[in-house]
Amino acid sequence: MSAALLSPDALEAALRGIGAERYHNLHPFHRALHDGKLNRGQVQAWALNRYYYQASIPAKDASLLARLPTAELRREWRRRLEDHDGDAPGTGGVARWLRLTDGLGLDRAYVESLEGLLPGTRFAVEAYVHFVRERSVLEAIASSLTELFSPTIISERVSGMLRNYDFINAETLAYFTPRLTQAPRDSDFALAYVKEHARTVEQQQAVLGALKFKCGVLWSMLDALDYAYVLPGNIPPGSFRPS
Ligand SMILES: O=C(O)c1cc(C(=O)O)c2c(n1)C(=O)C(=O)c1cc(C(=O)O)[nH]c1-2
Repeated sequence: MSAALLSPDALEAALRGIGAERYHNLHPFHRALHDGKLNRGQVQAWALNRYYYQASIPAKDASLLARLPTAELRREWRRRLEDHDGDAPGTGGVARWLRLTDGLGLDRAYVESLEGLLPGTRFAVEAYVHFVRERSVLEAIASSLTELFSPTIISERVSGMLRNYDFINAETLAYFTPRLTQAPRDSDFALAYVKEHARTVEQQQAVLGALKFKCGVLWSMLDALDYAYVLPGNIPPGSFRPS
């Protein structure tokens, strides 16, 4: 069946429907993380692997920034780089993520070296960076729209982890506090852009496909963690081993 042209609001509803069905808040590893079902080593593995996602976000945003056609768009997108990289050493989201891995007792140089990453994490994150580099600007912007759904998962994560783990405190989870205002600001802009610029059936299908792809990136990162750190005996050679 061929797809119909959607009104901007119907396109938004279809995008939100993809999130409701596919966002990583529905993944069993995410549920286990929040519900206090993981041990410290498993939470360390999550933070160490997720570091690569955080550290790659500004690189993907820089490659998109370079392709944006107007100063207005570039100014908007530039803020994302500032949010993640900060404006001085030790500031910004990536530095705050390292405070989380510090708080969990991981060696900073080891985390930053990426040596302990799961292969599945590496492939998923690199697929996202390549997607943004290679696809149209419209698809690249649409692929950031998972952030529409992140404030809910972040609130659940922070309250669940604080309640359930004695090795976690508000200081170690400080990464997430600014995201609660940054993510809605960023995703409101991206959503308005997509609603305005996806005008043909092909463009609308490409936008929906980009969001499905991105949900798959986040889902497969959790699949990799679940397989390696929940089922016994499955940690790949060379990947992080909790002590
Ligand atoms: O905690 C989360 O579950 C979560 C999800 C996402 C997301 O949905 O992509 C991002 C973040 N956090 C995040 O912290 C972040 O900086 C971020 C940037 C982006 C993006 O695609 O540009 N997604 C996300």
